[in-house]
Amino acid sequence: MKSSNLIITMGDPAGIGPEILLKALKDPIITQTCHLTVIGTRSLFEQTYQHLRHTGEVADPDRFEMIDIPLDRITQGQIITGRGNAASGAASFAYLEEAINRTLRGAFQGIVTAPIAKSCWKAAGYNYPGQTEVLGQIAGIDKFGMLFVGRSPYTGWTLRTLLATTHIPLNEVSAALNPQLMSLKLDLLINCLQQYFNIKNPQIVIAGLNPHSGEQGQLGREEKDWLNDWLETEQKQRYDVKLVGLIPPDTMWIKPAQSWYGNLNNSSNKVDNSADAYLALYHDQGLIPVKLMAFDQAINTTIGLPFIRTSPDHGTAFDIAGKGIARATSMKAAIELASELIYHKLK
Ligand SMILES: NC(=O)C1=CN([C@@H]2O[C@H](COP(=O)(O)OP(=O)(O)OC[C@H]3O[C@@H](n4cnc5c(N)ncnc54)[C@H](O)[C@@H]3O)[C@@H](O)[C@H]2O)C=CC1
Ligand SMILES: NCC(=O)COP(=O)(O)O
Repeated sequence: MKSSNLIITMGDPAGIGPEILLKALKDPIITQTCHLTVIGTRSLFEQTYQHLRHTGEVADPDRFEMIDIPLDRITQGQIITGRGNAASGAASFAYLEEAINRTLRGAFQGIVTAPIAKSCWKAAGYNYPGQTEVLGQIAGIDKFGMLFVGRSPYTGWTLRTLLATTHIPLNEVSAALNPQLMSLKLDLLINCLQQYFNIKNPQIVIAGLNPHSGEQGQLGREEKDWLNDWLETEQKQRYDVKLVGLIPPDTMWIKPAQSWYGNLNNSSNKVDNSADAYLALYHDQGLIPVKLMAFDQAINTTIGLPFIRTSPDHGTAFDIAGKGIARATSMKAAIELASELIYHKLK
């Protein structure tokens, strides 16, 4: 039985979005388990299909349901595989906007987004740091979070990393962090773990900001000035959750890496010492380890929205677009996770 009803956006048509989507839709495991509708420009999907059909790895666009967003002749002529620009940015924005509006009207339970390029959106006049913020804005939600989820192919362990701040310059991170923001992100994470992952008493590890978590203020003051107090207060108030931290950011990822790869010295290959989730304070603190361990397998999911949203963890990969070598693993995982989260939401 098809348990979930999802809409999938094409992403930036100059990137690998069309290719990974056609590859995912070729996989019967994906198409048999959920009801999928694609939103994008049919003629561009057909171009990708004709270009790659000899590989036998892509689905025929005539075989799946599609909401066609046609482009005028001039715009379509400006879309060049491998070169994102204002035209491809405008197209990818239109697909996302329409997908969100239809989902809010109740036509779908969740959205899976193929990658877009923020710079192409900007060139097209849409100045957003990412799809996450557009989803939040159109849905009318200001409390949302960017969570990355990856299941280890070696041990089956699941890595979950929430970012406290997302797409902001590094030199704005310290000013953006404060106790209110940290509590908001922690709330979102705990609710998500309890409601969607069925983890009633989660253990969550929280990173420090500075080298060695500030080394008593010698290498940075945020921990000493307020982060340690914030954590202590949170732990006192939350009886059902175990908070661990502030862990120095460089050592925080040792245990998750062991759980991801397995303990090479242990014949059972199983390591049980890792937490249910990790709260990283800024984009690269969380995503360098996620991508080192789980690149093009992990999933980016927006938590706090009134519907489910997932996306691959990678970007538009303009450098390989059109070459037929893009892997659809993260796109498939994004579709599977969206279905799982919908199942848990309905329970
Ligand atoms: N969810 C989204 O919409 C995301 C969008 N982006 C956007 O993507 C654009 C390009 O970003 P980059 O930093 O270059 O990251 P990227 O993830 O697009 O590419 C990084 C490297 O990984 C390779 N790669 C990526 N996905 C792959 C796949 N499925 N199979 C095989 N190889 C793959 C690329 O060829 C490249 O060498 C940026 O404009 C960024 O804003 C980046 C991350 C997520
Ligand atoms: N680095 C993660 C990323 O770029 C995802 O952004 P979004 O478009 O999903 O907001």
